Amino acid sequence: MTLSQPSYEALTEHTAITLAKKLELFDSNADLVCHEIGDGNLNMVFRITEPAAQRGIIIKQALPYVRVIGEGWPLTLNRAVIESEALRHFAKHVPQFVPEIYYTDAAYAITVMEDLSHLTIVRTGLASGSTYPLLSTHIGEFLAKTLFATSDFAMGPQEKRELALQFHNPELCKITENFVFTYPLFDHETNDVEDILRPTAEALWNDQVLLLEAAKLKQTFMTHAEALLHGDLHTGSIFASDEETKVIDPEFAFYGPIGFDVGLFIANTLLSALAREESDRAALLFHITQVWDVFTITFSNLWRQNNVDDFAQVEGYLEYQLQHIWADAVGFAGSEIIRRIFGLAHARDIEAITEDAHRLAVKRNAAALGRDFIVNRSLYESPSQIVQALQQVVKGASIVHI
Ligand SMILES: Nc1ncnc2c1ncn2[C@@H]1O[C@H](COP(=O)(O)OP(=O)(O)O)[C@@H](O)[C@H]1O
Ligand SMILES: CSC[C@H]1O[C@H](OP(=O)(O)O)[C@H](O)[C@@H]1O
Repeated sequence: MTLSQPSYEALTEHTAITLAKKLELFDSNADLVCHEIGDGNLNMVFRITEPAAQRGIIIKQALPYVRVIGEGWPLTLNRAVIESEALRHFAKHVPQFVPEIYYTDAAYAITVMEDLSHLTIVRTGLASGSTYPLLSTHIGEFLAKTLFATSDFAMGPQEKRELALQFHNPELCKITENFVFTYPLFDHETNDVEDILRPTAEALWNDQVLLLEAAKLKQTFMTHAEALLHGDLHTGSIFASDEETKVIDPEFAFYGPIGFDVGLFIANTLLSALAREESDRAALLFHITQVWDVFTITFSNLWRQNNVDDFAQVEGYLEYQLQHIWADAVGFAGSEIIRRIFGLAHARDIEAITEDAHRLAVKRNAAALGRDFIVNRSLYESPSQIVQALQQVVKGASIVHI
């Protein structure tokens, strides 16, 4: 491959090594090994290691189409630039929670970054029994710091609008608008519904109360440019160990509603909790309450110290903002749960449940929670009520809001 002429070429394991040497990330005579390790829906990820030196790097490359679908579904290469820029932006506020970026090439849609292979993708780790005790403390801090810093409250509206222009991301937003907010709520050809669960899905598709509230959430996603979001903060976008947490894959970054990032983390943690036996759930239910507690404490401190809005000190304004972020987060969590059960991209930890009766029960319970989060989001005053709803549903009871 050549990097001198700016025309796109998909990397192979061989040309990825050539690139790594050309960028002088390794000695020219180093013995390197490369494997394509991408397991996401969209991109290629090459891990290049120098076994003798026990070090490695990651080269992520966007394809000009959606990887899981193929060339029939073209997709902008600019997502690689968005991802690199978002990671660099997050690093200004929370360098401890993102991989270091070594190199970006817009024409080749390439991001070269720190190899995080000493950590585990959280969805995978949670499915095999890990609990990551610091996960929600770290993610709560990541969310509060990145979202506050890019909001009107920290930047003022002028500067914020300029940053929002840099993260204009219509093609990736369209994927979310379709595959999270729309198709799973209708009998769409891209959905993936187990035959035996069709009546459950059909009940949702015919539920006018649900559809109205789902429409309002989609509209909020499309129009509320509150802060620079990660945009796809599910547990497959987080690496962790018991001590460390790193957020990857912000190619869906754009200016949107703060509650979306919060809601996606809660939804995917809740799905992992549902997939576990009851006796192993407590550590994950803790993450649902802790992420919001850490978010509110950190966001409130930043508000008090760094808010440039003339109305910042008006009594009740911070509480109003937190209340609406929370209600949005609950609703978005509901949308994410329903799409991970009936949409195109399922939760791998739930799909991995081999016993049919157990997997179907988890999916039915998730669907009931997802519906209630969307329809009754204003009745959930705190994360403990999410935990209560989960406990009611797994016991086979109706969700009661006291
Ligand atoms: N910095 C990294 N270090 C080690 N592995 C990585 C890194 N980034 C991605 N990966 C691996 O590649 C996989 C896909 O990466 P991801 O960014 O989620 O791709 P996609 O955008 O296609 O979803 C991850 O699940 C992980 O296994
Ligand atoms: C047709 S794309 C579906 C889905 O894939 C993305 O996830 P990831 O990049 O982590 O593989 C995103 O969640 C999209 O909604």
